[in-house]
Amino acid sequence: MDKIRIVGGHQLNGSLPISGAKNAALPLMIASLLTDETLTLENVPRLRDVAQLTHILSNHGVDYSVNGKRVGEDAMTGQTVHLNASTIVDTTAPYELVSTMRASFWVIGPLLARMGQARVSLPGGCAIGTRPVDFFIDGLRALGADIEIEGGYVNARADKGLIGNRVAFPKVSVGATHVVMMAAALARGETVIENAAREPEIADLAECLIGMGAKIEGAGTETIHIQGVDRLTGHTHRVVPDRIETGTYAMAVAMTGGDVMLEGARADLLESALETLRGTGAEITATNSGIRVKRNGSGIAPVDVRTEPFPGFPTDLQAQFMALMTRAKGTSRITETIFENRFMHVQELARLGADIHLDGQVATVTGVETLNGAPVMATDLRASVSLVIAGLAAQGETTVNRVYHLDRGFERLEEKLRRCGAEIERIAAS
Ligand SMILES: CC(=O)N[C@H]1[C@@H](OP(=O)(O)OP(=O)(O)OC[C@H]2O[C@@H](n3ccc(=O)[nH]c3=O)[C@H](O)[C@@H]2O)O[C@H](CO)[C@@H](O)[C@@H]1O
Ligand SMILES: C=C(OP(=O)(O)O)C(=O)O
Repeated sequence: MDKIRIVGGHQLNGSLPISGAKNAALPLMIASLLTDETLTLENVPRLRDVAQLTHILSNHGVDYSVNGKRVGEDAMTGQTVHLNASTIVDTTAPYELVSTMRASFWVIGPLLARMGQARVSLPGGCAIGTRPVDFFIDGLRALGADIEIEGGYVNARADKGLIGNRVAFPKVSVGATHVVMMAAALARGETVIENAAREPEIADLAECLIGMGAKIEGAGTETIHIQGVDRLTGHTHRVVPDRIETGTYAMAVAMTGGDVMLEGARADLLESALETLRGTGAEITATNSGIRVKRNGSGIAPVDVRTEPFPGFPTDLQAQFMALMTRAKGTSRITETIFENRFMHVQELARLGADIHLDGQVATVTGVETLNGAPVMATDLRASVSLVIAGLAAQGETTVNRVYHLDRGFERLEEKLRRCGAEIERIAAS
């Protein structure tokens, strides 16, 4: 497997482009299953998860092309994708395809709404907690689906179609909100989702669904009203910029020092993280073309952080922020409230010399003067990139193994960072 080699100690300066959001592109691509007309998505990032989802959608019969050209299985060479699900040939999403990526489970909503049946393997994804699917099942049952779980598969049927209802989630769930919203778009009557996720990717999906003819109000707030329609149509939609990629590079600049323009980034998508970064001493300026992040010679101030559903500090930036705090001038407390097992980076950051004490869901990070390069490995996407951030500031050489995870969610990471002066390269597996 490829590795990333970093020689730390270089400031980041210049500009780098922010890609379309992985976590918006995935549900948007899945929404193509709701219509027999073509859904065109612009600004889709070239990522392993996106490529994997094309396999899953192809298996259901979705015709997929990039920039107008039919592409081979592994080619993600363009940014505008056309998805056409005029004929759904299979309503089963098999284990082999679903087990590597959590979001692939979400096909259950559109398949059930349009075809009246779906058989979907229980999902995989980042190993950051147990990640059950009970909210999905309860939500779809509320819309009238018969669901049973057997042999690792969720078998769902709605022979007479789905019927709108009230769905109140016991806890905020991004995925369950996406799925119930997509299913309800083609249900009969009105659905009201209460305690809905407010993440920007929900509003982005809703905007696209509305463009396809759905009747949705309140996406982006905690109550979403959906009036079901008989059919949805084709549409062209541009994927929202990736707020997690934005926050990641902002933290990298805060870590190394320097001055970088994050082109195309939108500050309104990550206010809480940017405010936290300001607290550490970074200068953040939102402009029409992006977000400028700057830190000069001043040290990094410690800031306590608690992950929360949007608009709070995102769990997907927790690992990166912890990497930054390893060099703060003082002690910070980082509390993870979303996933019960999202601290796998702690042990790896310690290899670089970080001083972190874990107590349940709270990590206490005492900043050290220097980190020292070392071989490291992470078992999930954001943990992997936290090691890249630490490596950029560490003395000497850091090798990040299992780059597979980074490729799931960061488009051209080495290229973007190299453009800003980082000494970073990919070492291809021999
Ligand atoms: C592809 C994608 O967009 N992934 C994001 C999505 O994941 P994902 O949609 O999987 O995360 P959820 O918002 O559903 O998870 C939030 C919490 O709810 C729990 N839960 C969820 C569903 C359920 O049926 N039962 C249940 O108990 C989860 O275990 C977790 O503790 O939101 C997470 C939280 O912002 C992010 O970290 C992920 O990057
Ligand atoms: C946890 C993540 O992804 P997934 O939900 O696909 O595992 C992530 O994007 O950080």
